[in-house]
Amino acid sequence: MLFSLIENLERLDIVLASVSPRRFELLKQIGLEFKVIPSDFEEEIQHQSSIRDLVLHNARHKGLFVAEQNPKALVISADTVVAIDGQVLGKPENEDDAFRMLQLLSGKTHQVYTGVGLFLKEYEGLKLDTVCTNVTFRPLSEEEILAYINTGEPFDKAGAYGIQGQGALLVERIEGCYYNVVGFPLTKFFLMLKEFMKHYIIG
Ligand SMILES: Cc1cn([C@H]2C[C@H](O)[C@@H](COP(=O)(O)OP(=O)(O)OP(=O)(O)O)O2)c(=O)[nH]c1=O
Repeated sequence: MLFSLIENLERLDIVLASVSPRRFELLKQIGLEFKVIPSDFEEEIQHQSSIRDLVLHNARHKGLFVAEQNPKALVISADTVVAIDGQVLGKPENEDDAFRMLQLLSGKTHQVYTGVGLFLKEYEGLKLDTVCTNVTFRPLSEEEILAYINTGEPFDKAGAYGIQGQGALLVERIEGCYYNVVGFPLTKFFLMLKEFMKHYIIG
């Protein structure tokens, strides 16, 4: 397992501060042992100074909330949004909102941003970073958009689609990390964790 190469990691309890089933599955896929403690932080969707700052802000506060209560644990957080022409798309509120989002994305390239946070409160440890992937949708007919909404997939997902599900059929190409689109950029996370753990000698 690649995590065995990271010194001291086995000494820490690892906590995922997220209710996202995708993040849970992705961290399982790479062999990490962790538990889930949801964060009560209400994420924002309004712009900070940039979209990167927005996902960093949300990842920071989601993680801090859980880190405060679990100071000895390594806490992991993330936040994903979709952006098109400078407009941020979070999760759709209802069917009309999902329709509006999918129409905006149809036939165009958009960006998926994820902010990732690592926290070790006991040592005042904090690391944050972002990843961006370009995703291009093929042109979609109204009929296709409605049929896709009927699958129920859009409702808990930023931008109203899931590339890992039937939403795969909407996508023409992607440029960058696939796992970032699903909600957790695995390679970036591994590199961040390696760097983060260099600073701590856990007794
Ligand atoms: C674009 C896209 C997003 N998503 C999902 C990933 C995230 O779960 C969700 C974005 O919402 P987030 O607010 O990032 O995460 P969440 O509310 O699901 O979980 P938590 O706040 O507890 O961490 O959209 C997909 O599953 N597939 C996709 O293709």
